Amino acid sequence: MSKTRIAFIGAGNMAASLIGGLRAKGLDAAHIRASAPGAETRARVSAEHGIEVFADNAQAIEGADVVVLAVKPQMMKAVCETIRPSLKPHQLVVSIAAGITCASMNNWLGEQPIVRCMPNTPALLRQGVSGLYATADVTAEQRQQAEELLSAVGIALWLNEEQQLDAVTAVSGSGPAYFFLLIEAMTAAGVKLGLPADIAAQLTVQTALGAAHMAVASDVDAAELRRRVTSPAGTTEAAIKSFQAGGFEALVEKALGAAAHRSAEMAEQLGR
Ligand SMILES: NC(=O)C1=CN([C@@H]2O[C@H](COP(=O)(O)OP(=O)(O)OC[C@H]3O[C@@H](n4cnc5c(N)ncnc54)[C@H](O)[C@@H]3O)[C@@H](O)[C@H]2O)C=CC1
Ligand SMILES: O=C(O)[C@@H]1CCC=N1
Repeated sequence: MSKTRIAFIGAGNMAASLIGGLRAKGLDAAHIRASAPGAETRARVSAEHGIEVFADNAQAIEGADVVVLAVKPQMMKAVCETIRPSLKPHQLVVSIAAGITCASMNNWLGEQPIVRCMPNTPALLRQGVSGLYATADVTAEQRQQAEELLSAVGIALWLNEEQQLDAVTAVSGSGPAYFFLLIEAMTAAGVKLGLPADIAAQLTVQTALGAAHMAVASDVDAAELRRRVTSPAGTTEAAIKSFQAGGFEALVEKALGAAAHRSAEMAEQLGR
């Protein structure tokens, strides 16, 4: 990784977290470039990370080993077209866009080694998790480069089937928002039960953090951890029974199904 040259197309939230992670891992700023149409975005990312920035995407990818496409899915086709004439066959393209398939990218870019990934926003704190899928053209060295890129901001997990990225998007890509929704709902319920809002918020957030740490550190699964909190005929049992009577598990399954379906639908709509 120390010699890898990486160009980011798009310099928003996700690109900035990846750049921050790479810099923290010791990648030289001279090995990282980024392009974005907005002068303010370019000035911010350049000031924060000391990297060279470009308004022209084609210029940004010159000499790069890895080209990271970090723009919104709706922009992917147009962005691919801006780099296609200058892209070299050996340059690895890494896409983090939700719902854009390797086949679409190959249509827009020509045959090119591609790694398609789905990271998530805790990457901002280097606490992210990503699913990665590589096309057959990707070499072992390029797989390593992609893995090092995503591991700079958290855990990187390889998948054998591209379609599984729809499920990754549903579980971990969108996942932080589900936990935030639960935090919002628990805080509001705490307030309804008589707590001051700031106390309810602190109790909720620290409980989420503590539970996540326990789930990571424990050698037993989440179901067992839950059983250990749940005393027979106690308060937790009352709450869990109420969740389950309301169809909690089925609702979660339905919600994640909707996210995965939307990911596949975006591939269909935006992939042409
Ligand atoms: N936000 C999230 O939770 C996650 C987002 N993603 C994916 O990451 C990608 C980027 O998302 P964010 O960083 O959140 O978006 P963002 O809106 O913060 O950043 C997008 C960047 O693209 C740049 N851009 C727009 N048009 C461009 C063009 N023609 N050429 C070059 N750059 C251009 C913008 O200036 C901006 O810097 C999306 O495809 C999204 O699906 C993936 C996982 C999680
Ligand atoms: O909501 C979205 O479409 C993106 C992809 C995963 C998280 N945010």
